[in-house]
Amino acid sequence: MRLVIRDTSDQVSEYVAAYVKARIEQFAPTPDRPFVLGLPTGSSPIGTYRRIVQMYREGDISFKNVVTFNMDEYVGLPRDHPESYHSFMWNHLFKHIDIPPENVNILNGNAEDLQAECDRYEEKIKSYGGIELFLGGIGPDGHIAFNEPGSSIQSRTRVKTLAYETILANARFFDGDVNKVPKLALTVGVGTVMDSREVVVIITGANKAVALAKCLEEGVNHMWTVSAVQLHPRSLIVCDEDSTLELHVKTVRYFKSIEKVQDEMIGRENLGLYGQVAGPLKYKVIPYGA
Ligand SMILES: N[C@@H]1[C@@H](O)[C@H](O)[C@@H](COP(=O)(O)O)O[C@@H]1O
Repeated sequence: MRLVIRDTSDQVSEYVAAYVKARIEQFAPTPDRPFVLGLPTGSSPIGTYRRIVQMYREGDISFKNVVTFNMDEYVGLPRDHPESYHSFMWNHLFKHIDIPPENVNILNGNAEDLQAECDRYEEKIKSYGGIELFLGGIGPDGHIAFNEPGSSIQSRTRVKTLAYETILANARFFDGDVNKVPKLALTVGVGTVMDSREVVVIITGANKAVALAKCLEEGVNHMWTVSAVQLHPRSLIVCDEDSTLELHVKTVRYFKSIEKVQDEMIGRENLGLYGQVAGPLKYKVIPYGA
C-alpha cells in the first residue's frame, strides 16, 4: 500500500486528479479498449472532479474512451432528486466533460427487482474485463462505498441498510433531517472494489482520522471495511494532514520518507507511478508499491 500525505484537501484533489489523468494517458484507451473507472460520491471527491473538469476545459484530458461505474446509489430516491447520486455525478462531473452518456453506469435505486439490478451491474463490470482503477472515499466509520461496518470483505453488489452514523452524517444533504435520508442503498461490495486492478482512496478531514488509523495501523477488519485495501496488491490512499491526527508519528514519517525516496528516484511529477507514465523517467522499470 502507498500513502500520500498532502498539507491540504485542495492538494489532495490536485494529486488525485493528476493521478487519474496520468493513468488514463498511460492506458491509452480506444473505443474497443476503454479505460474502466470506478467513481465515488460524497464531499471528498468534489475537489478532484472540479480539477478534472478544469483539465478537460484546458484540453488536457478526455473521457471519450472512458467507461465509469459508480459505487452506490440510494434506494427509492427519484433519479432526478438533487441528492441522488445520479444528480451528484452529472452536476459535479459528467455534464462538464466529453464522456458519452452510454459509458456512464450508475446503479438504479428504483429498479423493481433491486437484487437483479445489482447482479446486472456485476455482470456489466465483468463484460468490460473488470475495473482498471476504483476511486473511493470513506465514511467516518471507515466504510467504503456503502459497505457499512460488518459488511463481508468478500461482499458483492447488493442492497444495504445504512448505519445510523451514516444516516446522521448524510443528513446535512437533506436539510439536516435524518428522517429524509434514505435508509437503504445499492452498493458495490468490498469484493467488487478489491477486484479492480488498482484502488485509490481519498481521505480528508479530522473526522476521518480514526478510520484512517484503523485502516493503516490495525488488521483487516470488517468493522472498518476500507481496511480491506491492505489485501490489495495495488492500493493508494491520498490523505491530508488533518486526517493523520490519529496515526503514530512513525507511521506518518515512514510513508513520507518513502514518498521522498520515490520522488528522488523518478521525479515528483511522476506521482509515484513507477515506470508507468510516458516521459523522462530516470528509472524505467521499477516494481510498483512500497
Ligand atoms: N456512500 C458514500 C461513500 O461512498 C462516501 O465515501 C461517504 C463519505 O462522504 P464524504 O466524502 O462526504 O465524507 O459518503 C457516503 O456514505
